[in-house]
Amino acid sequence: MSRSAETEGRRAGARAATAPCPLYDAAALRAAERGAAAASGDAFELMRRAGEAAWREWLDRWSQAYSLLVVCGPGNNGGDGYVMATHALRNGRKVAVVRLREHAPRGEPARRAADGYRDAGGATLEFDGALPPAEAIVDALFGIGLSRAPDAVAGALIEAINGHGAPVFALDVPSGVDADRGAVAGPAVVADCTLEFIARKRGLRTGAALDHVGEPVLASLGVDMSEHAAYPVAEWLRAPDLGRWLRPRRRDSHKGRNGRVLCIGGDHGHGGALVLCAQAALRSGAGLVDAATRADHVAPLLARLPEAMPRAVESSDDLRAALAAADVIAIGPGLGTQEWGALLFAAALASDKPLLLDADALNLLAAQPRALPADCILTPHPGEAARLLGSDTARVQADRDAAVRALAERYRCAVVLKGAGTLVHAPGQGVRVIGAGNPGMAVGGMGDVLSGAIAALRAQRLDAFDAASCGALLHSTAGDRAARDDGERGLLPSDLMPWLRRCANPRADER
Ligand SMILES: NC(=O)C1=CN([C@@H]2O[C@H](COP(=O)(O)OP(=O)(O)OC[C@H]3O[C@@H](n4cnc5c(N)ncnc54)[C@H](O)[C@@H]3O)[C@@H](O)[C@H]2O)[C@H](O)CC1
Ligand SMILES: [K+]
Repeated sequence: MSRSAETEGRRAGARAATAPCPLYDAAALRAAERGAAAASGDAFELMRRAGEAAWREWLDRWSQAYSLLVVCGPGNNGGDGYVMATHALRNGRKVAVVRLREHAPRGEPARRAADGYRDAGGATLEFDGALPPAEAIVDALFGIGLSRAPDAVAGALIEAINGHGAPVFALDVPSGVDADRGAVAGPAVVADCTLEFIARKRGLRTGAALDHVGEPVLASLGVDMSEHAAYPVAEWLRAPDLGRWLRPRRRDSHKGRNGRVLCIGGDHGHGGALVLCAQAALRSGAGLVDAATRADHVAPLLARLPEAMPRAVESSDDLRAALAAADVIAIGPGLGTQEWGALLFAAALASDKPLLLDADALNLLAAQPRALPADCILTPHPGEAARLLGSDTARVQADRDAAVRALAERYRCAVVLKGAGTLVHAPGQGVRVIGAGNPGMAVGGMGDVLSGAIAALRAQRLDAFDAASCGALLHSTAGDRAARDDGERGLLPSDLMPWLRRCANPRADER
């Protein structure tokens, strides 16, 4: 198989076709492995292909690395490592396999791979607490078979890998990361590149996993996952997927036709949140934006954002006209959970308009759970999600996929679970994973921008699940573009505004 066909991930990732990019869990990979083994009649064949793919990808990346350490575990992930080490040896590299004493290869394919490496003259060292010098390290300790947090001995080996200083190339999964959930329960390898075998894994694109994967690259090993179409458990969205929803404007567009968004929030001392929400809605294409807020925030808001239409509201009666005129309501930014906020929240829930609940609107909902009108959108961060589920943040983060599904089921609406690798889900739909965003976006006010962007897309006639998906992708893509030029540190929510507009017009952005 040609090199480019085998390591399609890197180039395809750059192009990021707008065809759906399915993500799978271990069950699908096991089924694919069984199928491929049955088809080839040799359980070792897939490991052989994996080892060869790893060696070719290695040459693509680190061909200048003469000496390499291959850390092999007891299972088939380790087997992949032995096959790759054999290729390196045969290509004149200085290679050493390192393993734990208790990690002798288990199972016929891994033993065959280890024997092949030994027969090629390969040396195997038992880990004694320190790793020898090398120009690069291959992590073949654990793959999708990880079933619990690495124990102390394996943990010491993982810490030695992370502390070695050489670049790390992880086979299939960075060891210690849960490939289905993205959770990291103990020591885990921090890789520069992770070569995923057969299919992209759901868990490697969300949560703590994103701190460990480095650059993900796919090696399909020639296995056709379409035969396992029942299995995709999620879809990975990247910047070019914006084109799926953001078509060039219709010529006869009239501001009224691009939707009218009502942003509600900005209690005393929190007026800025509403400005960010309203500005993001305008920059994401809403035709008209009303901003219902405290009277003393009207003048500053007008000064900052003359395109918005601020309305002083002190009671739910003051809100009536704006609720009637709105196509979509975004409530929560700076709303507070005092009487004022609670009154406006109740009035918004009583309207028959599509709702987006964010920030304090979510906290008010968590404090008094109730049924929500049809096709709402919730945009919790992990802490708000935990409150809404009666759980805690650590448990939400330990299985983000389960959390977003539980929230959508409980409130019967679309949910955006924010955080590294934002997840979007709605009842009866799959899970969409946002393949954009960066740590610089973990600052106050970014959520206000997200809620404005999603509300604007909802007002432009996307349904709740698509508006939530496209809005989250637009927001994270804008954050990446804003960070690309000037860095992540010091990134402000208002830095996203010009990028929301550029990214919301993909053709303009591609120029
Ligand atoms: N699935 C595929 O299509 C392919 C998989 N390949 C490679 O095989 C691994 C999966 O191999 P498996 O033997 O199932 O498990 P691992 O090698 O990932 O794990 C090793 C082994 O270790 C034990 N174990 C689990 N957790 C721990 C722990 N915390 N501490 C100690 N030991 C642990 C458990 O018994 C595991 O079985 C996959 O990732 C690919 O790299 C094929 O070669 C390519 C196709
Ligand atoms: K690994």
